[in-house]
Amino acid sequence: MHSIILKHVGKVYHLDSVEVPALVDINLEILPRRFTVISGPSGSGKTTLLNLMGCIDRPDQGEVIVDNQPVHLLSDDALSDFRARHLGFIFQNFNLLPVLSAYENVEYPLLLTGVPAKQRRERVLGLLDAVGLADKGNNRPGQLSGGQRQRVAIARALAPAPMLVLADEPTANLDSHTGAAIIALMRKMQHDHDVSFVFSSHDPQVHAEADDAVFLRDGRITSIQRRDEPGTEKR
Ligand SMILES: Nc1ncnc2c1ncn2[C@@H]1O[C@H](COP(=O)(O)OP(=O)(O)OP(=O)(O)O)[C@@H](O)[C@H]1O
Repeated sequence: MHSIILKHVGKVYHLDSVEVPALVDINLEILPRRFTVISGPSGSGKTTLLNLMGCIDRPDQGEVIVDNQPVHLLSDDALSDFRARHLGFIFQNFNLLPVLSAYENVEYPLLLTGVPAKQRRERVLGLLDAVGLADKGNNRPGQLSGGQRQRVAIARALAPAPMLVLADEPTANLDSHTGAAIIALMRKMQHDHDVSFVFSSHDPQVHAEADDAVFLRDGRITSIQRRDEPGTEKR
């Protein structure tokens, strides 16, 4: 896994005739195998930034390079394929499929990428075990607690062995105790699976755990702090 690099990235939304500049001249390198948090006030552009890194959306200006791949140049089909194979997503509302069991939710991305049945089973059982849900595979999301749902979502995000997991406010709908357990689990999974994690969060618990922190305000980066590095980049 290489870095994620954003060069002079801009994104504007159009609301009727009004232009809403969501991101302005973003220059950022997300380092591989690190736990990076993106924070900033409501409306500062966190979700927009994650969506660009996650190939869910495209920039209006600039370049987004994920693992040496200039993803802003990919066709829609190539972008979907890249997303399915290389990226995992965790959402604040869990976004599990309600009619599928926990097992089937984790298996779903592996069906999309054509992983053979035996490997799928091993992978899903291994991940459910790793997130502490070995005995809940048959439960549907409605039969699980919020923390358990987010554990399923973590297992699902890691199922295709992504190089990068993106998490949009992953602890926002959890109480602080459950949120802390989820952060600890994500930290462990990040380490065990040798993957990069990028979060958006207001949660101080997430900040305390992060290797790197990127602060946004009004669509611009105001500061980047990297743990274990001598200086702090200020802008
Ligand atoms: N689909 C959209 N259409 C128009 N404007 C949008 C759209 N999505 C986001 N915006 C605007 O873009 C800006 C950045 O929004 P974004 O959701 O990225 O911020 P955020 O930091 O994630 O906010 P929050 O913490 O409230 O989730 C805001 O001004 C928002 O109103």
